[in-house]
Amino acid sequence: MTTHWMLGPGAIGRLLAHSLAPFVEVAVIGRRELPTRQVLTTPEGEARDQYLTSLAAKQLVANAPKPPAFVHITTKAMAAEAALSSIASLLPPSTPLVLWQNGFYAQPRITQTWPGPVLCATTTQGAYLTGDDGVVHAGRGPTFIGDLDNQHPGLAEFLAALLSEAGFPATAVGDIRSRLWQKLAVNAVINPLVALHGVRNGELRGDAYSGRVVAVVKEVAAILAKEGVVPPSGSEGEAGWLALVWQVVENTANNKASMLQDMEAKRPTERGAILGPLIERAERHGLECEVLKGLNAEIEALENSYLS
Ligand SMILES: NC(=O)C1=CN([C@@H]2O[C@H](COP(=O)(O)OP(=O)(O)OC[C@H]3O[C@@H](n4cnc5c(N)ncnc54)[C@H](OP(=O)(O)O)[C@@H]3O)[C@@H](O)[C@H]2O)C=CC1
Ligand SMILES: CC(C)(CO)C(=O)C(=O)O
Repeated sequence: MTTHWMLGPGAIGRLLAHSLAPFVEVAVIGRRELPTRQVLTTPEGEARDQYLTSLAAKQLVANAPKPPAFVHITTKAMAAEAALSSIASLLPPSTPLVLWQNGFYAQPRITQTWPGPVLCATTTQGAYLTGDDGVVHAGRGPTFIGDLDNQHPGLAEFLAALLSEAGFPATAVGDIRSRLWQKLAVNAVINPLVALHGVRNGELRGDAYSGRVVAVVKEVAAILAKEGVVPPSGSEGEAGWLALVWQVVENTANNKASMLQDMEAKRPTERGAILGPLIERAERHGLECEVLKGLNAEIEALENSYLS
């Protein structure tokens, strides 16, 4: 039986582990061990118990287990490289990695440095934790998988088929780079604004915030045009990005976005993986991005106030 390790036993890692456990051997690996009896609450509210192997990375390294077939890195973006380093000595260099992070920070860095295949996944599944032994699957949505250089289409197909069989619908794609940037664009507009103002996504439609949405979209659209990334469908350019953002705001009107949840829980946010790559690309192309820089600085200041 193939073995899948989920490195980062958070919401997405545990949701994946619950889904795959009936089909393959799974282990969730974290900085500490979790209870083996884990509960998944489905979107319909049904609670399902499952025993999952949970290991601390240190314990794993000491035991030198049989190498896995896949390692899914399911930490937040800024923690992915440190997590990988903590178990890298156990992995044959050809081990396929699957990166589940939002943003575009961990993906290019790990793709450049890891000798084996690196797949990236972007998912609209929604999940959150209820403690050390519980995860709520809040909403279903599609997942897309591919690698940044389109070198491993067969591996992406294989994994997408396995996930789909496990009730986690996934499709292998040849344009994961664009899809990651498209999701990043939406996250860059919605997440900072709702996090800074402490509001649910739908409130961005009101007069108090809609002008700020338009101002962020303007900068994001200019940067992505230089990067050759277009909106997924419909109209092009700034109008296309704005239409996409309003559509997501509408579809997720009642959501408390992940960056707001991180701030409320006094955790580091993913601003470095979402705003960071946009600001870096803007500077590379000689574009102004004062609005994005301002949002980044405001979030950084707030983070510093609760993290230091
Ligand atoms: N949740 C969701 O609905 C969605 C999430 N995503 C993306 O998926 C990624 C993961 O998000 P999510 O699951 O919500 O995040 P969580 O915060 O729930 O989980 C992250 C996990 O990583 C663990 N971790 C941190 N550092 C290490 C390390 N060095 N070694 C091992 N484990 C570590 C944390 O454990 P510890 O307790 O030790 O901190 C935690 O269990 C993010 O990039 C997010 O943007 C994408 C779509 C939807
Ligand atoms: C699309 C959005 C903003 C939905 O809440 C999201 O992905 C997040 O919360 O990070």
